[in-house]
Amino acid sequence: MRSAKDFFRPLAVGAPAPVREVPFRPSRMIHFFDPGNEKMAAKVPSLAPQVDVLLGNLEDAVPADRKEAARAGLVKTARDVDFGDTQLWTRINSLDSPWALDDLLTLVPEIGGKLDVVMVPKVEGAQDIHYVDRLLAQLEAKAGLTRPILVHAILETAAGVAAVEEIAGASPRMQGISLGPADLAASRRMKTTRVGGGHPDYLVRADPPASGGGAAGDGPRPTFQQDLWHYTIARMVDACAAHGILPYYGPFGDIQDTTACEDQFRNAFLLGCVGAWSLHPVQIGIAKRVFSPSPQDVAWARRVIAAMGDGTGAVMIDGKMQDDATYKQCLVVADLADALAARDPELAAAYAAATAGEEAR
Ligand SMILES: CCC(=O)SCCNC(=O)CCNC(=O)[C@H](O)C(C)(C)COP(=O)(O)OP(=O)(O)OC[C@H]1O[C@@H](n2cnc3c(N)ncnc32)[C@H](O)[C@@H]1OP(=O)(O)O
Ligand SMILES: O=CC(=O)O
Ligand SMILES: [Mg+2]
Repeated sequence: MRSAKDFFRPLAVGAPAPVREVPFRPSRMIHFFDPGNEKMAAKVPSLAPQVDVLLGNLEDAVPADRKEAARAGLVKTARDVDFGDTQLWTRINSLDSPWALDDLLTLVPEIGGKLDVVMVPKVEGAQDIHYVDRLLAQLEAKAGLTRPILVHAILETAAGVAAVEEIAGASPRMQGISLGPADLAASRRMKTTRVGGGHPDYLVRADPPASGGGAAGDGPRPTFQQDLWHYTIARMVDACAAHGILPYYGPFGDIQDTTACEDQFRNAFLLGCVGAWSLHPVQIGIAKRVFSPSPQDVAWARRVIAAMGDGTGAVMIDGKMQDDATYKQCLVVADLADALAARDPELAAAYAAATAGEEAR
């Protein structure tokens, strides 16, 4: 392990200084596209203003015989498209694949100045982040980059979950972590065949109704579906928060089931995630809606903050006690709203209108 004194030292002579804090840039949806798929790549210029992050995917979902085409497509897209304020990320191939090294050796010199974040799949421990960290530093130095490329890990192996805290704190480059429910299910030998979301068989059942003498009777016993991902998302959120990096829900594979997608995204939002992946254009609007706090919540948060003055003590608002802790919760909501409003004029107007309504009450 690096000494605390060395943690922020560049890992190669001439590499840019590591960031001391992960910059918070809206990333409600990380929109995946296959840069080697001409139809998808053609949509990137019109998608750029609609999404917070565009991710050129080189790993799973890109056929093995199209890996080079995807890499070349990403270089072309990065050069040709004006992304404005939208971030450009890539997901490289996994570190045990024949393509990962060439992904980095090509992308950093060719388009390193445009790449904000490299997503690393199937991370098993801090050693994987250390490998990418040093390699990026060498390549950045060689390419003369002045801004460090950040790293995002996918939590999708049992070993990775067991080591999630050390992964989150492995490098100042760590920007965030996404849950990868599909590979994680396989790695854990879960008996599911879906990409994220719930499963109707993962349930608890109510006790049998008592019969006259107190023994179990024969009446109906309602069942309640449980959340397969609660434990992992909560653990990931804690690891990320403890290390000042950002947690995300990953993919939801049932593209047509927009309702269940929205539910999955909202659970992740409420638990602390800042965004999710969109795999298809139909999921972009869902993520935008879910990962932006509602105007009502923002108006309420601003009201509590105003009433709490310096943020200490206790006040009553509409019958509810507010104190230092609720003030901090409200700051989370209001600060997120401010960051999103700065990027999204429609949202800014909705927040302003709701706040004015709350103040007029
Ligand atoms: C599970 C673990 C993981 O690793 S998840 C991450 C890896 N998977 C991915 O990145 C999948 C990305 N998405 C896709 O490949 C496609 O959306 C899939 C799911 C195959 C559906 O494609 P398709 O059958 O063409 O859908 P569609 O006919 O409804 O498409 C309508 C038009 O939209 C386009 N489109 C589709 N997806 C995207 C996308 N992600 N980004 C940009 N454009 C997309 C289609 O090409 C289609 O275009 P057009 O109207 O024919 O010109
Ligand atoms: O890469 C994502 C996953 O769910 O696997
Ligand atoms: Mg995966």
